Amino acid sequence: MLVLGKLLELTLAGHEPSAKIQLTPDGTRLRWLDEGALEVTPPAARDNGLDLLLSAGIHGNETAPIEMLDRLLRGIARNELRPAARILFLFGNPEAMRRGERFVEQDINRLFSGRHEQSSGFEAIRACDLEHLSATFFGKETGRTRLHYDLHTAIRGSKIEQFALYPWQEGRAHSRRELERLRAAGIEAVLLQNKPSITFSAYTYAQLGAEAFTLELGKARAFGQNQLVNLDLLENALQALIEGREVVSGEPTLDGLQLFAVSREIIKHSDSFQLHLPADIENFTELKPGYLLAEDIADTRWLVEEQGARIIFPNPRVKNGLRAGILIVPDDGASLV
Ligand SMILES: O=C(O)CCC(=O)N[C@@H](CCC(=O)O)C(=O)O
Ligand SMILES: [Zn+2]
Repeated sequence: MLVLGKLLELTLAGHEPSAKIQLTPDGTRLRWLDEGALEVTPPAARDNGLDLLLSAGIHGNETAPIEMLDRLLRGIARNELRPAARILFLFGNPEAMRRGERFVEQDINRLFSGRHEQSSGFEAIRACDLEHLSATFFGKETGRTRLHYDLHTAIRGSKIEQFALYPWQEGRAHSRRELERLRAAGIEAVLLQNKPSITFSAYTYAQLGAEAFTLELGKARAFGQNQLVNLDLLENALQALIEGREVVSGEPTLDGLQLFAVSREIIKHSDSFQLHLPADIENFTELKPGYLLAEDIADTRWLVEEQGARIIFPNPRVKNGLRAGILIVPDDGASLV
């Protein structure tokens, strides 16, 4: 197999390949750009106009999607998968991947959309590099389709195993068509954001005009221990997307897809922050109105008021100033276009 198809192996070994460009027998070009970054270009005659950014390892211990991207890239390098799309494969935080940790100094997924400029350290530098790699990949050309899936797994178990977070931008509506595509790929729920964010998918959505999603695909486990994370539907959907075989027929349907909106983000303001939830609580657990969810400095109290509220990503260990959980509520999808 072509050496560049082993991007994951090269990345984990911290090895820069001597040959930066390789061609598969059918003329697909693989180009190594940087640590954990590789561009795939189909032969011009097969290019269908889709620019597809696939990222994983933004959190280094979320290995199931990293392994899936490795399988897809190896399939391309072996000439088994024949791309019609341009693709950028990115492993977000190589050093955290090598250590098997979410991050080393700070969460890289809180450093996008310019946040890295107010910070320092290699995760800030890497966030800046990832922005440049993505911006260069999508380029200035109009008339092409831009799509980004940033693939993650969650710290805790979840009542809804596979779900997406859809970023927000002023004046831009969320797309039913994209949600239908996600539904077909096994995604069971989508959280529609309603304010700007500093995550990677929020950057490519708002700054680069891509359709972009964070996908949560199960519980985070170490390399080689992902037997319980079933990515078959998503992997098949991505293979079809890469090869331009995707066929979505008839009227878009969202049947079976649960939609949620953000009601409130719980922000940890101080070291006095206390989250009143069991340590093993699952994502999407319902919380009744009147429940005292959290307390913080200066008698701040987070009381549940919303009907049908659920909690996702509760985490009292985040740094002060960051999100320690999201309260979400069911959404009827009326704003989708
Ligand atoms: O399980 C958790 O608590 C966090 C899982 C995770 O890493 N989620 C992403 C979501 C990104 C987004 O809001 O689009 C994150 O927190 O970075
Ligand atoms: Zn993550």
